[in-house]
Amino acid sequence: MAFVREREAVLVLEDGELFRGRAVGSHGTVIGEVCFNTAMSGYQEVLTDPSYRGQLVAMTFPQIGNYGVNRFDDQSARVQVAGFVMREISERASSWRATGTLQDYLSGAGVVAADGIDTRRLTLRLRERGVCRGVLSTEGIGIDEAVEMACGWSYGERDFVKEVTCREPYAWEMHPASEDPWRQEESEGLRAEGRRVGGEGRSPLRLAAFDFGVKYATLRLLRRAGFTVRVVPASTKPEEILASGVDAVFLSNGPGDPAALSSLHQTVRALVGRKPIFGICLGHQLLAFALGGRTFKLKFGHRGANHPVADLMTRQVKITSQNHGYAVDPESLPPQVRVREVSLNDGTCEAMVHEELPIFSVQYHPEAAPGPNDGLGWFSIFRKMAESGRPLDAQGGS
Ligand SMILES: NC(=O)CC[C@H](N)C(=O)O
Repeated sequence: MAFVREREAVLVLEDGELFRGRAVGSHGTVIGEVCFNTAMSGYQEVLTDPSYRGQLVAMTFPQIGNYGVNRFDDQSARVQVAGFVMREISERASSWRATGTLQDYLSGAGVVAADGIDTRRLTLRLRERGVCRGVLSTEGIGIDEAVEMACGWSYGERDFVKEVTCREPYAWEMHPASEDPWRQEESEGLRAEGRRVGGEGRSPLRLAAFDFGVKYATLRLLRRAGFTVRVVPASTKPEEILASGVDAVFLSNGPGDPAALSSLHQTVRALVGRKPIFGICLGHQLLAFALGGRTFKLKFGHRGANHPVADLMTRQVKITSQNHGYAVDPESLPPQVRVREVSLNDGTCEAMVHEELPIFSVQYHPEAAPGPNDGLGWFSIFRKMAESGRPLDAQGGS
């Protein structure tokens, strides 16, 4: 398909601030929480990460799309962002892995997207005044109309998990990414790690993985760590999980405000003390609520692939992939739950460990899709913890 970008696109923030650009995706008007991501690559993973549901994502890296798209990098079955904003989209896809251009991918998926936007001005605005709602349109919408639309919509109150969770439980077997030659090295490393922790060669442990908006890379890594993975819908009752006799429970990432998901707080609470649990991002936040804690909204969130995190126990620093707009309030946690890792950018909680139960969780994305692999060790730690049934510190942690 020829590259077309003659149409205009506008991004209007809830306070009326206007950004002009060019329409490079589908035609339409979309509404969402406007946020920025600082990753230099990994746009296909960002687009398909269900945690971005309801958000208009602006990439700060000035050129996006230069290695095209391929059949391996999707993280879910569809594009999830409400809209996509770039400084410049690359017309060419320069990679041996590419099967198409980003522009064709966006149009094909029906995503409203714009390039030519002053993403530096936008990011400065979001950093200074915080995330806000906005409207992205290619339909010549008036500013007043867009402001009215944005102000009539609320991100925090919607149950986005309901929109992204699977309808029925399913067994996670294989994914085309396993065949990706580019990932062979990673696969080898993980296989070796799997052997080291007993994840391969021994019979796998049975895992129920709650799908609040799970990513393929996470399921792949759980399987590689030595689990037989059964993915279950967010609405699955805890009694059902307990009756199924699984060895451990995984709580995935997902979209929206964790405080609004009270039925999920109950579900997780009913599993605490009954099964070893590992939570990621939204899963970590829901675990905090289940343990009696709470979260708060960050001014502009952490979204990118180079967020430094310090492990307070080992003093090790990890560079991590992040995507969250809320954080766990450490003051709200009971005394048996310890903050294990903190963000070196703003000091917020990045991981917590239960000292008496086999439970831990991380706020960032250890599956690293996209992003650095520093957090991968948590998957084998989970396998070890699930096998022993003991809390993390009894095993020396990471
Ligand atoms: N990646 C995630 O799971 C995000 C969790 C939650 N929706 C947040 O924004 O904080």
